[in-house]
Amino acid sequence: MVAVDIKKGLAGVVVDYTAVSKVNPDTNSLLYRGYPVQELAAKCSFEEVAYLLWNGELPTDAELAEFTARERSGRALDPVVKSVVDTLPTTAHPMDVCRTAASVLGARHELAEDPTPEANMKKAIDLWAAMPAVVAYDQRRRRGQEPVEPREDLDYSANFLWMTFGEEQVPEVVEAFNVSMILYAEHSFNASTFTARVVTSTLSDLHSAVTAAIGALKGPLHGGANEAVMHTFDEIGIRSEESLEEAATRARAWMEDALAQKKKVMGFGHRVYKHGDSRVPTMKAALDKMIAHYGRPELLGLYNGLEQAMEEAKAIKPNLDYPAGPTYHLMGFDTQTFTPLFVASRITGWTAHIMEQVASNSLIRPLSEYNGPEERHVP
Ligand SMILES: CC(=O)SCCNC(=O)CCNC(=O)[C@H](O)C(C)(C)COP(=O)(O)OP(=O)(O)OC[C@H]1O[C@@H](n2cnc3c(N)ncnc32)[C@H](O)[C@@H]1OP(=O)(O)O
Ligand SMILES: O=C([O-])CC(=O)C(=O)O
Repeated sequence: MVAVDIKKGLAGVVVDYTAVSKVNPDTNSLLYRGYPVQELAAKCSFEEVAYLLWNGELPTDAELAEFTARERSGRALDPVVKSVVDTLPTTAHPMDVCRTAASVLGARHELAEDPTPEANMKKAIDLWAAMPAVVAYDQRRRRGQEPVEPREDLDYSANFLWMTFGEEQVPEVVEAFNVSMILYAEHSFNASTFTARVVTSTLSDLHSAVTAAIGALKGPLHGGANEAVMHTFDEIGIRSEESLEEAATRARAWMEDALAQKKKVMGFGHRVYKHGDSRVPTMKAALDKMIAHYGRPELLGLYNGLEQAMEEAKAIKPNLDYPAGPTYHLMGFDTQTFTPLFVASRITGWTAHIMEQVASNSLIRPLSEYNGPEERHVP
């Protein structure tokens, strides 16, 4: 038998071009359409970044005004989505609710089967505008709270927090949330984006591709890691009376024990970055601000303790989900809502890739090497 070079997990395989983003693990950088993500996070709104990902250029003032008006007019919770979500048990994972909502929104969209660039752009903007209401409503219904209507006088991030908590948040919190949305928006051919491109490559529709991508994002090796990070913190135990140093000591011991048992600790490691995730310093700075704002140094202790023990034992660095998880926790999101927040952001990147795939399509269909039984016959 001729040995076949199997590319398990497609690791290291370049399958296509993309102009949406560039992940460079050597320089530890990430560019969206050429712009460093750190600059975008410091200077732009999430709306501007969404526009950039879809159109290739940052908007002019007039373009931004028109674009934000479109987003604001699409924020209301779709009544059919609401009634479908209401039939789902509150034991269903919020990611299942997101996936179902994306599917329902697709089935109800007047351009569902229209693959033209104009229709796909409209569907992308509509889905992006609609998802915060779904995420916010789902968290509220689990808490037995009434839904909160969107506010057109607030930007995307402020309105998302408003619909979730029914209270306006202070600018520092809105800013940290905006940063997280920008950092989560896009990351080249990650598993969920690749899933979206595979579905698109069969000439299926945009909502089908996003629905499949949500399924791929749910797993803890991908987007589900931000939720899993919080489970780790909970397992170690969050003790508000504890000092930073005490919390760090307990976290270190927990990590040493986990690694001795050969456990994978979510929030660490990355398929592409091997010297640290380009987005972590920016997200960590946002987390530091939230820790100071909410006065919760013990969370920094847990964060530092786990990171240091992992560095010493295996030199594996945190990925974006590591600082994002505790940031969302401090803001008041339920742990199971963390990955839906990632969905709300990544709709921008997924749909930018879907449109790129449509524009230059080739059916994605790799080969496999058969290693089952030799040919045999039914007696
Ligand atoms: C936004 C995002 O999606 S970022 C990714 C979020 N995912 C996570 O945080 C899940 C935890 N991390 C992981 O499982 C991995 O690092 C992945 C899946 C992200 C990338 O993995 P791969 O590139 O396939 O590397 P692989 O899983 O083979 O790991 C290589 C080695 O590092 C170890 N390793 C990698 N990540 C971790 C981790 N988080 N905890 C413990 N060990 C780890 C592996 O056990 C393996 O060790 P070995 O060679 O002794 O067997
Ligand atoms: O690129 C990846 O494999 C995962 C990731 O960080 C992301 O999707 O943001």
